[in-house]
Amino acid sequence: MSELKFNNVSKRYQQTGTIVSALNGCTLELEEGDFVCVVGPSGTGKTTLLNIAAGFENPDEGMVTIDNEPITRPGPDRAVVFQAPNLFPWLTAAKNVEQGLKIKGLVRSQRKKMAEDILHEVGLRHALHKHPHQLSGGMQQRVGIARAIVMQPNVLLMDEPFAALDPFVRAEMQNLTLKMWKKWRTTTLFITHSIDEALNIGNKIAVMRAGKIEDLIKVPQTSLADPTAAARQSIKQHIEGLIESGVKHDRGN
Ligand SMILES: Nc1ncnc2c1ncn2[C@@H]1O[C@H](COP(=O)(O)OP(=O)(O)OP(=O)(O)O)[C@@H](O)[C@H]1O
Repeated sequence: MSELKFNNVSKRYQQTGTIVSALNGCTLELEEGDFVCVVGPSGTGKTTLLNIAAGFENPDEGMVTIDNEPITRPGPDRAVVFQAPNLFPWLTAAKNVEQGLKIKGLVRSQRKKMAEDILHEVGLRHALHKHPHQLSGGMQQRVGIARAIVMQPNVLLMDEPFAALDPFVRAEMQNLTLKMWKKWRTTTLFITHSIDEALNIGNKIAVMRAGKIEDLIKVPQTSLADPTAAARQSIKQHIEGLIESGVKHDRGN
């Protein structure tokens, strides 16, 4: 478990002659063991935030740190799960999970045991030796999550990992993610377009608007049990209000 901090981060991109400000003095703190879901309108900088935490991009201004160490490049302390699981098609599920462990230098017997254990944990006991094309989208994403978690990262970065899944599978994956987080308490940054998804799995929700975090809301754990609970409904309305007013503001209404 680690702290992940974004301190006044700005990032601009050049787009056919104009400068686009993706992040605009963005500050966000994930405490050890936090599961922070980031929601916000399209194009508001959510993926840019995650890419900088992953070390795929560097900020123009400000700093991102893990346990006060600046992030400048990708590293083994972070694992990323994308919308597309991007498995190696020629390798079995177990071998896909073993790849990162191989790079870490673990011997074959250790890698095999760890890959099998984690695949059991994500409900893929029966699919260890199957190739990606023999797995459903949800199963492939389970392998993607297993591959990330087996590395025991200090920080897990998830960019809309369930957006391509049907609602039933998506709910299953949310439950699985929650189960894994309760077990390992890995500090997690999770991007989603769905406020309901954020309410289902986050212990905090960061609302992003125009390249900044507008609000960081604690989610009471009781809200999970009942989707109609008043606390959950009022948080949802608050977030919808923030997003709606931001969209109007950005349109100049
Ligand atoms: N590599 C890039 N080159 C140029 N512009 C970029 C690049 N990456 C992001 N942008 C721009 O930065 C802004 C923020 O993009 P970003 O993908 O971070 O937003 P987002 O909130 O994740 O959007 P979405 O919800 O649609 O995925 C957008 O205007 C986008 O076009």
